Amino acid sequence: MSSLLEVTGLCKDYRMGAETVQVLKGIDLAISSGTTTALVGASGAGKSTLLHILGALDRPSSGRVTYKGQDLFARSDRELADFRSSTIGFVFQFHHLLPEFTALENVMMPALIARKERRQAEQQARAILGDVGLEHRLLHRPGELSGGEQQRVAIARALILEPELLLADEPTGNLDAKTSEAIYELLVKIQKQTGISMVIVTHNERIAARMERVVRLLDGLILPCTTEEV
Ligand SMILES: Nc1ncnc2c1ncn2[C@@H]1O[C@H](COP(=O)(O)OP(=O)(O)OP(=O)(O)O)[C@@H](O)[C@H]1O
Repeated sequence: MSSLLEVTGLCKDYRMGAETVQVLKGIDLAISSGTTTALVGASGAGKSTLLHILGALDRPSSGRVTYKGQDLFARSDRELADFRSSTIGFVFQFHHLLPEFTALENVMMPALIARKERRQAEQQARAILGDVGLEHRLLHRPGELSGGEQQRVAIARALILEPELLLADEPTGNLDAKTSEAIYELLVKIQKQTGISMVIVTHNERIAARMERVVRLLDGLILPCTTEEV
């Protein structure tokens, strides 16, 4: 299996006045194409920080990240923004849907921003909303949807540009256990159908165990009990 992402000696520090907080302390990690990875660890371990760097939302303080063999952070901010929108789908705990737009419009939005033709964007959005089981909720606004439905819309929105990599940060953090299970089942189904690569931050060990690989972070480092690549 070829490596999609390779992380070597990754460190991230934050300056807090006179103090420097070391959040990531030398991460080495390879993520293969078409695999699912759970990123677990205690609160404050650095999971979100690592996920944000994998998704080129933030730059490392030192170390290297390559995507398909190319140095990610040798690119300008503009190039990174293009890379993100063409390659990566993001799902966050709080879905950040636009409240005044319908489910359909929210899902179409990234395609319209990417200057896709409106009719084609709508067709694709309808199809993806169908895939996530929301064909009967197309015209509902986020406030008229349940938490689980809102997160399905957010997943559909993350997928509309057909990203190669889906990064999710506690995507079911504010949902009940049953709804969370259903969302993860959906993510696993999407992965099998599309072959997309997924990295998901979760606190839920049961859910983590459903991923092909579990990477454990402790205090800015990867624990050796992390499961190896298959
Ligand atoms: N912008 C920032 N400035 C300063 N410190 C930060 C910043 N972002 C994160 N940190 C610190 O880095 C550490 C790791 O944060 P991060 O959000 O990556 O942890 P996490 O493992 O995702 O935690 P949680 O499970 O609680 O979301 C925390 O101690 C946090 O306070």
